[in-house]
Amino acid sequence: MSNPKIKVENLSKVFSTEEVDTYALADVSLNILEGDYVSVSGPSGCGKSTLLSILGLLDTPTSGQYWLDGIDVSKIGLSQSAEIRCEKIGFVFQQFNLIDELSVADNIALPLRYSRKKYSRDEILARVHDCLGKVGMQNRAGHKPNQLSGGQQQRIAIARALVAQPAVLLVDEPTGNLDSRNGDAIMELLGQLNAAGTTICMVTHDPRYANFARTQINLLDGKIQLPGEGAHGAGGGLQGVAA
Ligand SMILES: Nc1ncnc2c1ncn2[C@@H]1O[C@H](COP(=O)(O)OP(=O)(O)OP(=O)(O)O)[C@@H](O)[C@H]1O
Repeated sequence: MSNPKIKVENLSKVFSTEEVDTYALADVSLNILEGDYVSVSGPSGCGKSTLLSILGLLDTPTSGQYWLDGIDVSKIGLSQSAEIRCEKIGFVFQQFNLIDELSVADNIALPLRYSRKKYSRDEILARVHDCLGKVGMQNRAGHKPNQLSGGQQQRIAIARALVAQPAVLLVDEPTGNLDSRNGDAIMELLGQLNAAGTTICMVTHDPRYANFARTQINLLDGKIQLPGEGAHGAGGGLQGVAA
């Protein structure tokens, strides 16, 4: 582990209405180093999805700074952020979001076909094959997603997230649609991918799965809880009445 793949400083996100400002994130600073595996946990509403959306360039912070793979992405425009997102971020969601009309191989190839970089047919085939191998699904390339189990579909979604060789894999409740046996298998797979060098940041509400990560972050009321801090130690009261 060496370079920060993700570095955020004093990140805040405020959702404002006429009546109230909600601090979904308040002064969050963190580094995710190359090769790290970070879990983000905490109670419902603590800011986990907001943090992952900002890290994934799907949303922008209200204030603070964010460097993704060394690039200052705090103040970039929408089109540049879409480009950087495609190149640097692999997403895995609770829903597998596969396209039923396409084969497994074509689903995995999608990020390469939509990339601004031009990939040759041979390179796409090689990368798809490599990613199928990484998730143990080499013998399913020609299947359609609806011919696969939920656990297998999540493996394909992970392969698709890896195919553009992103700087970071952002994973949101990857076991949410799976029974515990398949959920455990997906967690094993993420552990193997990390051992092979993939940098992972995963949101999970399940403490058992948070334990798979090397670094565990707990959020409470939009703030990172330091080790030993109790429910009252992280400075609650984050809902302020707008002026
Ligand atoms: N678009 C929005 N407008 C207003 N408030 C929002 C919006 N999105 C999130 N919030 C608020 O920000 C806070 C953090 O929400 P977030 O969805 O990040 O929490 P979470 O930890 O992911 O919750 P869960 O585990 O239930 O998914 C919550 O208080 C939520 O109500």
